[in-house]
Amino acid sequence: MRNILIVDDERKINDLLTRLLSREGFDVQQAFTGQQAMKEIDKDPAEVVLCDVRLPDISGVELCRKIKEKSPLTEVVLLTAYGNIQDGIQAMKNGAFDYLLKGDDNDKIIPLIHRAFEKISLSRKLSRLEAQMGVQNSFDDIIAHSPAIQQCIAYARKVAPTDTAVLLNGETGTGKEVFARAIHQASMRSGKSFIALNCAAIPKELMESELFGHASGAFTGATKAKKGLIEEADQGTLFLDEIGEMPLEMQAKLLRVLEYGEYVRLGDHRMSRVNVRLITATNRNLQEEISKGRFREDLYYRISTFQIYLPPLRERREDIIPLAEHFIAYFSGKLNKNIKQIDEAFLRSLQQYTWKGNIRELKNIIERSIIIDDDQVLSQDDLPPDLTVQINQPASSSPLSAFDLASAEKIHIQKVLNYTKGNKTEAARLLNIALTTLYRKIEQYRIDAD
Ligand SMILES: Nc1ncnc2c1ncn2[C@@H]1O[C@H](COP(=O)(O)OP(=O)(O)OP(=O)(O)O)[C@@H](O)[C@H]1O
Repeated sequence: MRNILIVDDERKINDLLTRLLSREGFDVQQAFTGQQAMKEIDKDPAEVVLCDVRLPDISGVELCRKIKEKSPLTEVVLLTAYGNIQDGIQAMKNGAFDYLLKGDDNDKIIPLIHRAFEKISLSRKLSRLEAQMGVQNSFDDIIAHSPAIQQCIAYARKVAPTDTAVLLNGETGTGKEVFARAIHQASMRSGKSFIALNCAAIPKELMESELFGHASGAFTGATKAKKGLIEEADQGTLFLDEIGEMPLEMQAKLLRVLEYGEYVRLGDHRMSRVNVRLITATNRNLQEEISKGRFREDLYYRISTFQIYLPPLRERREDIIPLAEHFIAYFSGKLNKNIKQIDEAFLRSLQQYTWKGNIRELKNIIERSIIIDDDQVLSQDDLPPDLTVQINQPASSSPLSAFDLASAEKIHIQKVLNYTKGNKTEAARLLNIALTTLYRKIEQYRIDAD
């Protein structure tokens, strides 16, 4: 049943609204103070909260912010006193669904509450569709068994409800966009747009009009005015991936948006205003980019107030198998395959591989394995040959065991080089291998050859 929490300290009004909404078939709870309301939300968050602005212990506008912080999917409708539109405006900024004027708007209450529920049901449908498509949006969807990534989630949950800029650092495929979406989802802006732009994927000449939009006639072919992504993200979150790739002139314009909420469309002369929360991501070292003059220091300080580093998969191996199992379940469903068993050796190979492309690479390899498989058992044969070759080869940096062949080869080469006093041509002749092969092995085994 659809549930509503009514928060009003005036018992008469609270009871009246309760009767009105119960008659409409809603399950209604009552609270008379902000504190009581928060207790109810902690216990079992209502889907909609109808809340008076003037409460004895807190303003409804502030309570709205706290409710959205705790339960971003709850919709809050504020009841403001006549003539106090300012409260209503601030409430909307704090994430309220809408506001009503007490007394005047009585006939608007029921239709508005129905609209709030419609929005909730649409958001749920969207989340279900996104889940079917494999889009991860919330912190609960992030597979995190390693302490390292759990720590990242804890930090991200803390910063999510604030409006602070977040910089996500990490190699490609480590889940930066997944984190950006989850932060947006857990923020007060969750009901508004999340707009993502990969600065590396768009030609530099097009980036300005893409981000800031353009006026009609701004350049050849610009027959109509076009909204930029920044405008699409107004009141919501803008996620700029690979921010290190943004050209310097654009960085200056972005800084202006962050400092003053202002920008100018390409070819326009009017200033436009916007309110976005910025999340950025990079796999570059931005400090180094600053020292090379490729990134503005002032922008760096503005975007990096709160940084989160997502470690590569090879440094959090506890996550490999749970992620693999998650992707196996997902692709089995999507590709209509009935995988009944996963071989130990298959999982062991995944566990040992270096995963330069991180989670994205793991996801792709699982998809490929499920396509290739034709006996409902995922085995090593279903893995790409280069993956099995890599794990069967001793990694040059890994310590060699005293008994394996590679170890014997390393020791033998070292002995011959000692004998030739470092003369590599002579050593290659004695070893009966090409000089280039000797150089490769010296590097592979990190042999001291001088
Ligand atoms: N913890 C996770 N649990 C489940 N799936 C994940 C997780 N992290 C990442 N993924 C999946 O891995 C893929 C890569 O993630 P994402 O695009 O967020 O990485 P990225 O760091 O933003 O990569 P890039 O820097 O190349 O843009 C996506 O398909 C995403 O759904």
